[in-house]
Amino acid sequence: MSQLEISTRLHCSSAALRCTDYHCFCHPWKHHLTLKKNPVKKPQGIFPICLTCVLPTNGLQHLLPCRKVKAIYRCQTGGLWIFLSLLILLLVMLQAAEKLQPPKRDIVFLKVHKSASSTVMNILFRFGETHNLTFAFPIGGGNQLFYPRHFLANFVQGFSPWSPQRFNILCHHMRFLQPEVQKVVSSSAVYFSILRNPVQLMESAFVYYKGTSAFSRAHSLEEFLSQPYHYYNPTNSDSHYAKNLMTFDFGFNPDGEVSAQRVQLMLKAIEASFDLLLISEYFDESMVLLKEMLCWDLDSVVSFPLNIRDSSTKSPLPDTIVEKIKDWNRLDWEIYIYFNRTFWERIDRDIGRERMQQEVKALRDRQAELARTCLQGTGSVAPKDIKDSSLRPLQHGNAMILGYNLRQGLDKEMEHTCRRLVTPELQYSSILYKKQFAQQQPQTQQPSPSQQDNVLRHRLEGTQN
Ligand SMILES: Nc1ncnc2c1ncn2[C@@H]1O[C@H](COP(=O)(O)OS(=O)(=O)O)[C@@H](OP(=O)(O)O)[C@H]1O
Repeated sequence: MSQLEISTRLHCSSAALRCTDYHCFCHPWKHHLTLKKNPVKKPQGIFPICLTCVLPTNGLQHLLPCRKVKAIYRCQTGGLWIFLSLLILLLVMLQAAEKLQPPKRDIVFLKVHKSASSTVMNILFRFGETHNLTFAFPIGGGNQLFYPRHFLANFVQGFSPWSPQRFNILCHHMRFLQPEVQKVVSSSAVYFSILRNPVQLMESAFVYYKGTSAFSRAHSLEEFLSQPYHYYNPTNSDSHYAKNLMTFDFGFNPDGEVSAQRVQLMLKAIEASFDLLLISEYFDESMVLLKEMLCWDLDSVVSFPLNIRDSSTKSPLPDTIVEKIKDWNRLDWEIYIYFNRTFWERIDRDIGRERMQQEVKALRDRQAELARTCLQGTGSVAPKDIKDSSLRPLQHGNAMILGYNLRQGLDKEMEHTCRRLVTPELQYSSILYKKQFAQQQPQTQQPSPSQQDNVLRHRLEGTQN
């Protein structure tokens, strides 16, 4: 029996229907071949099996009426063929099973300051609200988990060492300390954070935290960097805003010595604790990676940029200043360049640049569509122009933080969706806090200093101090 490759040689008697309209499925255990009309989408997965199927060239294929949707022919038999078919079938099933994983709901997000973290937090707030998840709120419903202290489980409202209750999402500002974080979330929680180029991060922090001890006396960032130790005193309780802010938020000592060994230890410790590090310069790519890791859909990671500054409070940085900022924030710089590299490696490994481009485009298209539906005007506006006071973001330091106006006349459901997209962090957190603790009186007591002391002994030796 001579052989014929089904995909290329099958001849049709009717010119109106092309043979490529069909694909075949070879039943390995029945040793026959089934022809099926292709769906509109090009079949994938199963199709390669067909290429290895063969037809007898006894003239039958010439007689195949194209209108016939199903035709059965003999396949070439053989153990190898059966084995390969089963293997491919198994792989296809595994692939499908992976795609069917439920969305992840237990999440720790380290909200690193000045790194687009409020925009990410808004995404988590919306997902949590939609899916009725619980948040690890600071006691009393504040905005930060007793930052800048290292995180303690008993900073969280409702936490008790004797109760099995765990919270789905932990995402308020904190100084990371993993052994304590682990007490308030499920052991299967996904950990992620976001980083920003330390140069832009410091420029942003200088304006936003202008009132802090290190920055208040310097007229400009240039002036501060010309003699930083004139302004910066590491013993001041607010000094962390001025040096290696990311390093500090990850729980390490921002004034630590910068040796190769120390940097390695720090990077490895971060890598061991976090499943994913996003990069705010590539925010959309970050959201695609995030949705893949969390098994969320595209709509769950759409956002409008929040906590953004008006350009009048941004200053361009000459090259000399850029170099000084990198030097001054050497630990942050090491974190950033390392995880920027692993970020792209991960994209290449898990998604590929081509698919990433398609996903980013889909995300941007969806965001543009939502902006047209939800927003009045073309985008963000100055705080004085925000008509609804509940949508006005907190103003801080010398920064002018922009917000949004909603379009009028939206139907109820759309109004809710749009409103949540532009609700600033403090207002949204307060809404969710009230919902979660609707039945209870808010607690206001602070954790005792002795409880904190105990935990500080857990710091990672050699890397955090
Ligand atoms: N989507 C997106 N992409 C890129 N950058 C973004 C995005 N959303 C917010 N931002 C910028 O992030 C800065 C605010 O960061 P945070 O929200 O982390 O600040 S805060 O620590 O919570 O106050 C702030 O930076 P500056 O404007 O330079 O201050 C925002 O403009």
